[in-house]
Amino acid sequence: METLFSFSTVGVESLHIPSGSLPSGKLNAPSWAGLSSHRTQVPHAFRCASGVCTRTVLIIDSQWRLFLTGAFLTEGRLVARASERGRAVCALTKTRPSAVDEPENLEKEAHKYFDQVVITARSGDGGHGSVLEMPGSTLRPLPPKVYGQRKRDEKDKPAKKEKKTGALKRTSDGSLLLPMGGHGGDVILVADETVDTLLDFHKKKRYNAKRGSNVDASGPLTPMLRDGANGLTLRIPVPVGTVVKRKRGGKLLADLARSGDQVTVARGGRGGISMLEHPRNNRRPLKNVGAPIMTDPDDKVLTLGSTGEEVQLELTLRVVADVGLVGLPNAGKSSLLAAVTRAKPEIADYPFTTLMPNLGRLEGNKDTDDGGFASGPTLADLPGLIKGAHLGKGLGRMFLRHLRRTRLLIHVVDAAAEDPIRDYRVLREELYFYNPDYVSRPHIVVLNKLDLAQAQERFENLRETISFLGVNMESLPSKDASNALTSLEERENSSTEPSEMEQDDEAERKGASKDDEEQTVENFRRPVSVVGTSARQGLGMDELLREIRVALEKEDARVKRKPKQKKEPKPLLYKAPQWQI
Ligand SMILES: Nc1nc2c(ncn2[C@@H]2O[C@H](COP(=O)(O)OP(=O)(O)OP(=O)(O)O)[C@@H](O)[C@H]2O)c(=O)[nH]1
Repeated sequence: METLFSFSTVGVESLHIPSGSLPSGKLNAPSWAGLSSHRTQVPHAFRCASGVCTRTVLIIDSQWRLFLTGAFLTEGRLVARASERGRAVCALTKTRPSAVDEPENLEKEAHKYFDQVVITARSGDGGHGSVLEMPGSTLRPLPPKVYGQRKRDEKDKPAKKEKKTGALKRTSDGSLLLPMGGHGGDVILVADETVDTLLDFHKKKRYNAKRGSNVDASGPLTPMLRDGANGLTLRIPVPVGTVVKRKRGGKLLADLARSGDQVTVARGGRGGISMLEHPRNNRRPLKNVGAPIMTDPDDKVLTLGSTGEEVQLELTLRVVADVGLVGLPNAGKSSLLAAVTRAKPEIADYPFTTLMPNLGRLEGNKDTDDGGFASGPTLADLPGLIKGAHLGKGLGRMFLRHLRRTRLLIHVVDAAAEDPIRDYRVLREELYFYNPDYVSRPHIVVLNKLDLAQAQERFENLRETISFLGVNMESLPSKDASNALTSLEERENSSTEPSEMEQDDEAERKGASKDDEEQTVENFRRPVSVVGTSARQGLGMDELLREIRVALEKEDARVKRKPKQKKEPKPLLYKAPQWQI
């Protein structure tokens, strides 16, 4: 077991990394984790007990660089050693060889993501009804009857004045309306533009809606009696692009792709109904009263409100962007995003600087108030891909699913790298193995770092080679081209949203089948264009923007041309309540 470095934890609440244990600049701590610098003591953000990191987790890439993040993905392993004077000494140990060099060692890893969370939501219980008396009746037992006596007594006594209480509430058919307990509050998830992360759900995982109020009365039924108040609906804001599934069975409930989209995930319990109790000397079957009363041997149970439902939900955030920037680590994706949009992603000369997708917007219609920045297409810069990403290597699968909603992909290739063509192939193959649909989408190849002499020399050759690598969709007979794009078309024309999403999920879970392993870049779609840029010096940006716009317009036109299948109306599924009245 090779020990790379060690550090000590003080108690279980803080982590101190001794100075010199890590080269400067190699520790990347996202601001949301509450970590500012690797040289400072880090309070509350890190827990390490018995070698298990319970809150902030380490990501170690193949080059032994350490990152603190909320994701649960490791290539190395952190183990706790014997404690000295109350201090647990932890060591980072290498557990398996790097996946980049030895692809045959690739195997599936368990992983969880910071943009995926399981929460529990519970709707409110219904409020209880009440057992009421018929107005003007007494429930006290009558005195024993003495014939002749009672009539005489009644004659002597002055007639009792009956309190005027007004008419009792009745339904249109004349039945008595009895007060009901309030309904429990529903739980609704709403896509909200002001929320941009699922991080808060990692801190609070349980959401309960309020219960309905009881019918707060007993005694005779009067027109003054009111229904119990309904429990307030609990509206939980989630980021736009959140996919909501049931934890058990994985049933897709909703894809909240637009701001304001909402889904009711748990319905509140129904309020309990009230019962009428009749004077003993005047018992009639309850059903004759005509009130909505459920008859049951145990009447009182039926005045209780029904309980709310509890559901476990899996929330997954999928970035909503028109264009996805993909490339190997350090290719210059974040620099490119910063050069063409107003986004300010972190840029540094070590891989995996980007741990969460960064979003930026291209300039759109300049006539709008914001100078066009709200109407243009959105670009998402995703963390770097490495070989084996589709199996979860590096930050792999963690972000590949964010490409799902993109209409255009930009492949950023470092033209000054050792072998840019090999990098491009790796990129295409990783996309294909993750979801074969990704390589049938239109894509632009950006050969970056053209300010470097080495890149400039190769540029023309690289452009030539990459431009012709793959199947030319335009030259195919229209039938073949449409076959090649079936998965994309099917997605667009699918009549029901859930099954379409489920199909995509299935495709991503399985990836390309084993039989398809022979597939290479030559069989995938050819780039729509190859552009040379220098993100650092701002070279080639106009050409790139032009190409993006043209490609998006073409894609929009293609989708519009395709006649959409008519959606069949869903059958009305209404089930009448099964009560006996
Ligand atoms: N010379 C030169 N360097 C560049 C250019 N674009 C980016 N770089 C440098 O390349 C390094 C990586 O840039 P990033 O933009 O962080 O690369 P990335 O692809 O987002 O990296 P990851 O976040 O690891 O995926 C930085 O040091 C940049 O300054 C360029 O056009 N020319």
